Amino acid sequence: PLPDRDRALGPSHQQDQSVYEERHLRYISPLGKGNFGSVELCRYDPLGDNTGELIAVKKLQPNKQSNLEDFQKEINTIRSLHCDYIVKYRGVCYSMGRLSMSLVMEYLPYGSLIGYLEKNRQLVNNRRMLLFASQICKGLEYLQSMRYVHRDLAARNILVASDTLVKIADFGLTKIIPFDKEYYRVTHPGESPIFWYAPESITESKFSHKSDVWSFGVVLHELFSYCEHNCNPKRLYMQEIGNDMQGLSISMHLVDILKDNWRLPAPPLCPPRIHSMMMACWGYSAEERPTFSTLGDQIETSIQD
Ligand SMILES: N#CCCn1cc(-c2nc(Nc3ccc(C4CCNCC4)cc3)nc3c2CCN3)cn1
Repeated sequence: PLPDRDRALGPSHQQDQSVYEERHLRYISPLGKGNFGSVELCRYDPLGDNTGELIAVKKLQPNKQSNLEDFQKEINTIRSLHCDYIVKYRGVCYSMGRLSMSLVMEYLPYGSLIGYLEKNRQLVNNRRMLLFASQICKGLEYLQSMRYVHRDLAARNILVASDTLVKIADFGLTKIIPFDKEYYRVTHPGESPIFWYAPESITESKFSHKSDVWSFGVVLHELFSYCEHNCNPKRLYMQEIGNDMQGLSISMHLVDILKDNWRLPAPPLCPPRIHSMMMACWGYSAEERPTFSTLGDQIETSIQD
């Protein structure tokens, strides 16, 4: 536990806090579910006078098959990331006795992009959408520079810090590309978000920066669909695949229609340039897809116009 002199530190030191004592954590409300755990809003209130900071605390789901090792990898990943467009690590909280630990992160008051767009649809015009897209793209460019592949890019994992700032979150599935390879092969696909996956991720469990580019294209589709429920990717794909699930699994049907060059339809009122960017991200073979820096430039150009 922190020595007494550290307890009354000013706000600046609080930011550098890296070990949070469970006894000063005040649970407030649930925020959501991520990979391997649930996230709660807490106030860290060592002075006990409700002046402490609000934080987002991700607890390891003890009953889930996920283990402490995966959680520790997620913590190490987010701790190593320093980027304005990636949710910030604050520290860890060890729960004595229960041998478990929690990940403490900055609290983003507006929640996930899905809820935000549904609630603030009239507030968000194309320019604002393009600003969010360019921020996500910059966050992904940074991740790529650190040789990380996110593997779970989706609007549900993009959080809104303010009306003009979004951040990438949930690094539970993130992997580091080995230095001598271009991709990461997953052994345990687990519960895969296949409707955000590139074809090679579905058929060969191969993940690379280019598979993150494919998923970024699906996030663009969600953005410009305002995350409307009746045009979410899973619903649109399932409509196309049809409900005749004869034999072949859903993922094989999905890969078949992608091979036949079927793609998610342009969202209503989506600017043609953005639709062509999505289509580029959805090149069947990985090398056809653009890089995040090319996408970033194209988005910047669209914002200037
Ligand atoms: N990503 C991912 C999947 C896991 N996950 C992460 C968070 C998370 N949420 C927030 N903030 C947050 C969340 C929801 C609301 C409301 C929305 C309306 N309804 C009531 C709740 C408000 C603010 N801040 C965070 C995090 C992680 C780091 N900082 C939530 N789920």
